Amino acid sequence: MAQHVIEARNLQKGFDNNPVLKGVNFTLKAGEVHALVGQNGAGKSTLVKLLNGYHQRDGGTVQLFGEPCHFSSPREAQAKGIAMVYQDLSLIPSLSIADNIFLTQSEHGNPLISNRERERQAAPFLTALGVNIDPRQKVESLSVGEQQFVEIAKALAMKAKVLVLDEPTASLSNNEINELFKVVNKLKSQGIAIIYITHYLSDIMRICDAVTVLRDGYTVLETATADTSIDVLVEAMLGKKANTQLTWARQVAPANAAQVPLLELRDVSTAMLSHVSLKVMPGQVIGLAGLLGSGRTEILEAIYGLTPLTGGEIFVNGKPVSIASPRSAIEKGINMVPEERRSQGLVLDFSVSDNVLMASFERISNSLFLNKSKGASIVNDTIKKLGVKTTGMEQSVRFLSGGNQQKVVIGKCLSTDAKVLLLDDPTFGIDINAKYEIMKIVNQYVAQGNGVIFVSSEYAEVGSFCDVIYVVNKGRIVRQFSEQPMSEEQLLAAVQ
Ligand SMILES: Nc1ncnc2c1ncn2[C@@H]1O[C@H](COP(=O)(O)OP(=O)(O)OP(=O)(O)O)[C@@H](O)[C@H]1O
Repeated sequence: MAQHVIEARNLQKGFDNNPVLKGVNFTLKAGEVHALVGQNGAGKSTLVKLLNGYHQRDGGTVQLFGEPCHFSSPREAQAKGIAMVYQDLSLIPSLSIADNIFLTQSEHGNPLISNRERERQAAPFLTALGVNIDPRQKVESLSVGEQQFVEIAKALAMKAKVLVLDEPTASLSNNEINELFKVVNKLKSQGIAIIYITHYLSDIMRICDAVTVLRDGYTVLETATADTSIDVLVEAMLGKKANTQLTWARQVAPANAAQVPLLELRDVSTAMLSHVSLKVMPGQVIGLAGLLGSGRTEILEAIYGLTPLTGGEIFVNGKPVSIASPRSAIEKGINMVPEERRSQGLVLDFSVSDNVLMASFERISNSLFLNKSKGASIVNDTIKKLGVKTTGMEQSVRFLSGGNQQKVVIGKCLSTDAKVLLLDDPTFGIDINAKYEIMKIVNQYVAQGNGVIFVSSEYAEVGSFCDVIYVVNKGRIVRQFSEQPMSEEQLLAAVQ
C-alpha cells in the first residue's frame, strides 16, 4: 500500500471544555488535492491548525510519511514540509517578491545574499508555478491572485510537501481562478499534496481528487471526488437532505413609478466613480455586477459615507441628503454589510451580543436604560435564524469561525431599523445552508417594503436574485437589466 503523506486518526480538540473535534480521521495521499468541507464552525480550520502545530491536539494520532509526529509550532511543521497559505495573506507589501519568498529563511540564519542573487534564486519558484511575474516587483503592486501565487512560491522555497489552501478562490476574478487551478495542477504533478478548504462545492468537483466532510466533530465522509456528487456532499455536511439550489429566483417586484425611491443616486462621482445614477424602489433587490475592481464596492462606500462625493446628489425618500459618515448613513436608514467583515464589521473582542446590538442601540434603549430582555431576544433570534455556531451570546466573536463571524455582521445589520441595506458579497465564506437562510431573510426584508443593493462575486446569485442589475465598469454604470432571471453566462458576458 502506498505510504500516506498524512494519516490522522481519532483527532480530538476542544476549547474551554467545548469539544470541536471529537473523532476526526483524515488521510492525505501524495500528489492529491484533498478538499475539506463542512458547515461554518465544523472544525476545518481547527483540523489544519492541529496538523500544522498552531494548536495542540487533546487526543488522537498523526503520522507524517509513516512517522508519528507532534508539532509544537507552525515553524516546526514548516521544517517538515507542511505550509499554510492563509486567507489573510502574510506577505510584507513594501518588499519585493524575491524578498518575501526568502523572508522566513533569512530569519533562519541563511547567509545574507545580494538582492540580485535573491531575485535570481526566486525566479525558478515562480516559473515552477507557470506564472509570469517579475521577482523584483513589490508585493503591493500585485493583485490578490498574484499575491497568493507568491505565498505558494514562498512555500515551495521552503520545500513544502503539503500545502494548505484556505478558501483560495475568495476575492479572485474568474481569470485568476482559472490561473490558480492551473497552478494547483502543476503542484500536483510535482507530487505536492494539497489540503483545499472551500465552500464552493463546484470547485471541489472541478479540482479535487478526494473529499473529507466534517460534521458534529466527526469525519462523516471520506471519498474520491469521482465517486460522489454535490448532493451527497451537502447531505453529509448537513446530516439531512437539503435545498441545494445555487440560484434564488424570486417574485419580481415591478417598479411602481408612482412610488418614491427609497434611495436614489443622481450623477454621483467620487475619485473612483463617474456619473453613477441608480434607484432603489421599495421591495427591490438591486444587483451590482462587474469584474473585480470595477467600482461595485466603491458605489456602496459612496452611499455609506465612506468616500466623499465630488459631484452629483444622493436622495433618501425623495429628499437630497448629505452623508458624510457611516453614522450619518445609519441615521438616514442605510446600513452596510462590508466585504472586509473582520476589520470593518466587527469589534473582535466584544461578545456576539454586543456586536449584534451595537447598531440598534437606540431601538432597544429606553431613555437612559438598555432594555435587556428586548436586546437578548434580538440576539437570540439572530443566533437562531442564521444558525450562528457559538457557545452563547456572551462568547467573544474573535473565537467564532470565519463564516460565523460573517453571520454576526449580517445579523447586526438586519436587526436595525434600516430601510436600505448595502450587502457587499454577504455570502462569501458562508456554508450552503446559511446562504439559503440569508437569502430567505433578505427576501422577507424587502417584502416589508425595504430595499437592498447586493454585490456578489457569484454571477448566478446576482442573476437570479436581483430585480434590476446594473453593470459597473471602470467606475461607471454601463448597462442596466430588468428582465429576470439572468443566467450566469449572460451576466458574465455582460460584464466583460
Ligand atoms: N481559539 C478558539 N477559542 C475558542 N473557540 C474556538 C477557537 N478556535 C475555534 N473555535 C471554535 O471552534 C469551532 C470550529 O471553528 P473552525 O474555525 O475550525 O471552523 P471552520 O469549519 O473552519 O468554519 P468556517 O467555515 O466558518 O471557516 C467554532 O465553533 C469556533 O468558535
